[in-house]
Amino acid sequence: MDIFRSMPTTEANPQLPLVLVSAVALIDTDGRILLAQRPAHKSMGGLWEFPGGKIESGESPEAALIRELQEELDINTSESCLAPLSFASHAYDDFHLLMMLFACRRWHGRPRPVEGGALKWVRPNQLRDYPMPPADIPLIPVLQDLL
Ligand SMILES: Nc1nc2c([nH]c(=O)n2[C@@H]2O[C@H](COP(=O)(O)OP(=O)(O)OP(=O)(O)O)[C@@H](O)[C@H]2O)c(=O)[nH]1
Ligand SMILES: [Mg+2]
Repeated sequence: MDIFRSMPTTEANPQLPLVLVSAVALIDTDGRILLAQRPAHKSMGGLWEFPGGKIESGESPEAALIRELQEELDINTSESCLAPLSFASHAYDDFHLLMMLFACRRWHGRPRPVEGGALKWVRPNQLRDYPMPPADIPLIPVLQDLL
């Protein structure tokens, strides 16, 4: 008997393409986290997110994140400074997001918003004051526990 057939479900539509993303909680010496406001012209523009982006074919999650941090924030870090922290799995209307979240406390350079938008160092207990994409909401308590 298929016991799952009659159960209400919030499961993702298996036909949605899976989009793999690497993102980072950049943590400063005061325990604040860097949030980036998505540029207005992008999907979910204006929302606050963890810097990062899509993993390209043939790229490791760490290599993708190191590249994205150079492109988006003009900072450099290395694989040894990236610690796996958590992940987000969320069905958007047209794709299913699987986003790996790394923690990083060591980098070179001062983050600047290369692609526009704003940057903000935020205390863990103030993360909820910044509207974030729905996929990110379950990551907030993970960060609050960590810091
Ligand atoms: N970077 C990032 N993307 C997120 C977060 N939460 C979330 O739902 N996403 C979604 O993940 C997807 C990929 O992220 P992205 O737009 O940063 O990808 P990207 O840097 O490669 O940009 P591009 O595709 O314009 O070149 C987007 O649909 C974005 O909305 C988050 O916290 N950080
Ligand atoms: Mg991005």
